[in-house]
Amino acid sequence: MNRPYSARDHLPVALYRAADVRAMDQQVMHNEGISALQLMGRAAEAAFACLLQRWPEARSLMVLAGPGNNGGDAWLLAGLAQAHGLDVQLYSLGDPARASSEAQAARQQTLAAGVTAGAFNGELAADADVIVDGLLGTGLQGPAAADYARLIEAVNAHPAPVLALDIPSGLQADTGVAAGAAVRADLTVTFIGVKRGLLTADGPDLCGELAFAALTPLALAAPAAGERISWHRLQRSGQCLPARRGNVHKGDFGHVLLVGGEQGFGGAILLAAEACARSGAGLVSVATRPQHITALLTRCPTVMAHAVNSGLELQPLVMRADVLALGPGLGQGSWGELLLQQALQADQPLVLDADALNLLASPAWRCDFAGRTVVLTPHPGEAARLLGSTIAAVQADRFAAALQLAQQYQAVVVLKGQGSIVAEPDGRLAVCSDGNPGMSSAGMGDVLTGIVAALLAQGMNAGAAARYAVCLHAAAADVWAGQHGRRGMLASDLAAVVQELVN
Ligand SMILES: NC(=O)C1=CN([C@@H]2O[C@H](COP(=O)(O)OP(=O)(O)OC[C@H]3O[C@@H](n4cnc5c(N)ncnc54)[C@H](O)[C@@H]3O)[C@@H](O)[C@H]2O)[C@H](O)CC1
Ligand SMILES: [K+]
Repeated sequence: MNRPYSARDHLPVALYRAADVRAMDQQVMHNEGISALQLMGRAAEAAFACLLQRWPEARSLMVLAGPGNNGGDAWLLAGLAQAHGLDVQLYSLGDPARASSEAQAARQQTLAAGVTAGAFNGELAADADVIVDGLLGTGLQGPAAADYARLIEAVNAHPAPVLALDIPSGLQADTGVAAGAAVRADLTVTFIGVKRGLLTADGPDLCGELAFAALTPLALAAPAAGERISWHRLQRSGQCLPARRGNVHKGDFGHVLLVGGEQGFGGAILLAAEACARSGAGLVSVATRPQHITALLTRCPTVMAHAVNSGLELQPLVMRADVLALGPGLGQGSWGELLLQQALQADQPLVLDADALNLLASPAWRCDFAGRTVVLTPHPGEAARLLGSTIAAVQADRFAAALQLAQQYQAVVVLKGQGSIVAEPDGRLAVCSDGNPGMSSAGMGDVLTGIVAALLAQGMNAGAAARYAVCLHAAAADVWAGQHGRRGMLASDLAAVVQELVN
């Protein structure tokens, strides 16, 4: 089953930092012998075309122009719209005298074309079919200043839909964080290169639909700061599970041992076991507390369930497994510690999640996994504990946090959350553009753990297994949300969809 495109599958794969896009701006101007004003004109034309395509009935625009080149784009778009017969109201903010020469030229050119500009006095005119946000782009430094924040709040309170030029104003391009007020756009048209922050943290919510305009036919050589991954892209690029041949044996698809399910947390290990089996692992064993065995076997009869009470009892099970996965409902008590200790002493590929990560975070467990195939799957809270930091610091730069963890533990790290990030010790970064807020419900992480383990058991390396699992998990959630809605989506809904997608 090939799930149809997700909303961002039309976007390029390469993701950039704002500074690299600015360098590419210069490269385009040099390669094509054009001025910044001309390049801004291309941006304005591209954005205006997207506006007319998305809102063909639009007759009146409210254009907000900041003092920089983002504002320059807005001024030129205002001129285009007026020439196209639309009514245009333009509010400019910031000191034009401090604007770049090209932004000033854009402003002069548009004023000369008869567009009138007003200053924002706290109220926005009520009648506008679309608002164009050209206040702040890649030049944003820190939270939007107070006068910008007031205007941004007024935009967000206005009934008209919003088209953001390049970046929703107030959103930090490299991290996807809105440190202060930020425009909530319905459509964002980003230019030259996709800024990586648009796909993670606050980016997806604030961008709305995301369109990309290259503004140049030339290939641009700039160091990418990450790659966009998605289920559809993995399928198209052949990074998927090999088709199942006839003469195979269940042992060919690996034996996973899942460990967890402390007293009262049986559901977590059950979710992981079902997802693992549904993702194609050949054999799934579960080591858990005795009281969960019945429920486990009822839900997943093919799973081999073992009651274990000590690391010693776990050892023979570890010996028989190809891949170990610990964490779902493991608890942080002595039972969990003994089992984690046993797993750390082994050398099979290993997935650590939830309480296994919380235990690993304490100084007594300090270790790294150099030379071993290991995938850690923290949410921001677990990542903060592992880094000895705070959730706010992790979320302030998710890329840096994921990369720091990957290098600290010499393991592949999946930093979960909106726009999950897969980081590898060699610096490779990927951001998943699938998924939806319905995934922020209990047990979703347990399902991901089971999927990662199953893919390792089927022969994928840690990076490929992590990228594939993240996209498969998110795509299953998108399929479910498309059929049943996001609210009330349960982790247990996903296993069956996962199985459909992997076939
Ligand atoms: N470079 C090019 O040829 C092209 C650029 N494009 C557009 O230009 C912007 C980047 O323009 P830049 O002038 O560098 O920055 P901004 O317009 O984003 O804003 C700078 C402007 O804003 C002020 N400012 C910065 N931080 C804050 C803040 N926290 N609060 C208030 N004001 C702030 C700063 O002082 C400057 O005056 C890019 O995004 C594109 O939209 C073209 O699209 C392509 C060619
Ligand atoms: K903007």
